Amino acid sequence: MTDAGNVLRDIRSRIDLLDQQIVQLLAAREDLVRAAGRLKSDTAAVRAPDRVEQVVQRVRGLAKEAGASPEVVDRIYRAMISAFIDLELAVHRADRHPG
Ligand SMILES: C=C(O[C@@H]1C=C(C(=O)O)C=C[C@H]1O)C(=O)O
Repeated sequence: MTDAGNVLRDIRSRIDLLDQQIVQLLAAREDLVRAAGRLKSDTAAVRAPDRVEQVVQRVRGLAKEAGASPEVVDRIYRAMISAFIDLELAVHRADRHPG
């Protein structure tokens, strides 16, 4: 394999390791999102747009401190939270209408 091919393979195996850690953190985050969903009284509370903005602004600041792109982190968080809201809405619905 070429030097570039070897370097790319090494980079990808390091990305795979990071993905393993990221997915573990996502699992822990999902548990907390599910717990939050069970405490909420209606779908507006599940969506909590003010809290979404607070989270996104905070992680943009963390991204700057860490040398990451705030725009990329912003987009990742908005996509991630959108998926968690869908999950939380399903949990909320199941709690209100069991069976
Ligand atoms: C977990 C919550 O519910 C939703 C999910 C959020 C998240 O994933 O960070 C934030 C706000 C809500 O849209 C919450 O209200 O804190």
